[in-house]
Amino acid sequence: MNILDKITLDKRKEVALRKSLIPISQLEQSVLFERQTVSLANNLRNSTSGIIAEHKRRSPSKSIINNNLNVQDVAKGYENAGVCGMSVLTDGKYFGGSLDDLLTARASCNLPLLRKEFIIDEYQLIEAKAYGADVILLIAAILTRDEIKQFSEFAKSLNLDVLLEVHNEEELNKSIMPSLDMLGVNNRNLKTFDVSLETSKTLSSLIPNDFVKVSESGISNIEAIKELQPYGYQGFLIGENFMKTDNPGESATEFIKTLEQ
Ligand SMILES: O=P(O)(O)OC[C@@H](O)[C@@H](O)c1c[nH]c2ccccc12
Repeated sequence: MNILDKITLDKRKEVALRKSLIPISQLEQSVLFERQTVSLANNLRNSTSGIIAEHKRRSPSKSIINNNLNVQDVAKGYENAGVCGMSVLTDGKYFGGSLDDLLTARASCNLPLLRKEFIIDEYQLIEAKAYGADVILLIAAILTRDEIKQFSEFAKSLNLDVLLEVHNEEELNKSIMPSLDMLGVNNRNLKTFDVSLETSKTLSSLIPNDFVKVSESGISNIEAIKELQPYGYQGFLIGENFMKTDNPGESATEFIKTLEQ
């Protein structure tokens, strides 16, 4: 079994448990359910840098990235840096994140927040909304076309933006549909952890122009962004490069300053 299969299997158990503990009706009572969401896709369209900065404590590929930060500081730092949005890992077992991290980020900044999660059930979209997300991630590698359609349409009904993540042509072909806002190409193969920016370059021409193109993972310098921009990418999802430093907000500030020079 590859790591993605393992994560998904655990996620199904976790979601079943959560569902039995907290009914949807209770989630819907969150004041955040009434909050006006902010569109990450719009922010990216109107930005020259297009940075989406991630909060990530650890990952199965890198183990610990940074355990000494608090979400408040990271969120405020990213906002001050002028990023277009923040991604918050909410998976606990493999990434050391939580829904509480999302809630704390929500309380600390006004950026559009992406719930970075392995979504396999509509219930998780209601959670995302209740904990202050503006955007959800759908990973094509773990979903059927019917599920992508069902989840993305449901997300839109909650006023959430949808970022659909692919890693190859087959995943891309099965996923294209009008209920998506952003198409993300993950440069990291989630089954093997191999990283290559070539993945973004190869797939770019196959993504219709009505979607905002986002390149994800393994972006560690300005050169990578300059390399990807000519391929039509307007969004760049960066985690480790900022999170491995003592002050991710400051790192993002420097990064964006240099990028926009
Ligand atoms: O830390 P990096 O290499 O900059 O990557 C960030 C982000 O792209 C990565 O965390 C990610 C992309 N897709 C995912 C799906 C699940 C978990 C994590 C991810």
